Amino acid sequence: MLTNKSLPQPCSGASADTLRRRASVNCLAGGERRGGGKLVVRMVSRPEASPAPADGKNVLNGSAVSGINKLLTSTVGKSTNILWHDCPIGQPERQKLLNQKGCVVWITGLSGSGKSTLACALSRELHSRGHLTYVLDGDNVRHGLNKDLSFKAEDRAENIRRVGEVAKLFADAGLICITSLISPYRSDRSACRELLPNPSFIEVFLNVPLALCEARDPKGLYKLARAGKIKGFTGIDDPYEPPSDCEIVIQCKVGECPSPKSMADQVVSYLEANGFLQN
Ligand SMILES: Nc1ncnc2c1ncn2[C@@H]1O[C@H](COP(=O)(O)OS(=O)(=O)O)[C@@H](OP(=O)(O)O)[C@H]1O
Ligand SMILES: Nc1ncnc2c1ncn2[C@@H]1O[C@H](COP(=O)(O)OP(=O)(O)O)[C@@H](O)[C@H]1O
Repeated sequence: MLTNKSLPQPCSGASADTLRRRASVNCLAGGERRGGGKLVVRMVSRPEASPAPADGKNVLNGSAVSGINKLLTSTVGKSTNILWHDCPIGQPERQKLLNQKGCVVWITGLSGSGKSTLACALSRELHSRGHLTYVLDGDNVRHGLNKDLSFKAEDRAENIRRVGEVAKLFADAGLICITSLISPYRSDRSACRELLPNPSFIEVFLNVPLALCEARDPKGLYKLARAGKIKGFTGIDDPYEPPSDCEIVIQCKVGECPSPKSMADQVVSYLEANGFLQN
């Protein structure tokens, strides 16, 4: 939901309204920007911009410049001179249409822990209740958007960063976006959490012992990893860092695993209790 908190924060005296109309920037303080971007105030002639005040000057940031509009452009990563453009139909309007609140349900766990199973069961359950969802599955995303990435740590980080950004867009679209990735590193998951306003990032840990995942081994990958035929396999010779403070833990033990439907129900109850299934 677009709240005052999630609105671009004025950073050098410009009113929130001016920023909303002309340029949205994510200023934290004193020109510092989220994502390490740099804010640049660029002066450009822009006759089509909002009409000048009665005195014929355009005013922004408390200064007056005759015949010139000041636009706030940014440098974000390698993108220079970029300007955020807002549309009149935003997240609140889309959420109203869908009667739900956009959010990201981030499922993490070992390979074979049941992430895809839960993602699909949850999507089915929410769909049957009239809610719009979209599943971003690690395996699937690696077939397209992320096919250039391997399983070394920096590529996993990039995999998760991209999925986090896409999930953020789906949440902004008003959807309940369900992600299903191993996402083994705490820092990568928390970077994705930071992309969304609190409490719209809901981390679900499928806490399934390695022994059970390995016994399931539906793709035969653990067997290959144990035989040394796959290097850097999570849980075998690559780390998995369990969440220390997530919203939902689904506990599975050998012989005591909740059914896919009851795992999904646990998440649905959370979404319901926290107001995501209405607007
Ligand atoms: N080295 C290694 N380690 C872990 N997993 C591997 C590896 N190589 C291939 N696979 C298969 O890729 C699936 C995991 O992809 P993810 O994008 O979810 O991984 S990650 O979040 O980037 O760590 C994972 O799918 P799931 O079993 O659904 O988790 C595996 O099928
Ligand atoms: N709650 C569950 N109870 C029993 N079996 C499950 C459960 N969840 C998943 N499975 C089974 O475990 C295997 C791995 O599930 P999957 O969803 O593919 O895991 P992941 O996406 O984490 O690799 C599949 O064979 C699936 O049918």
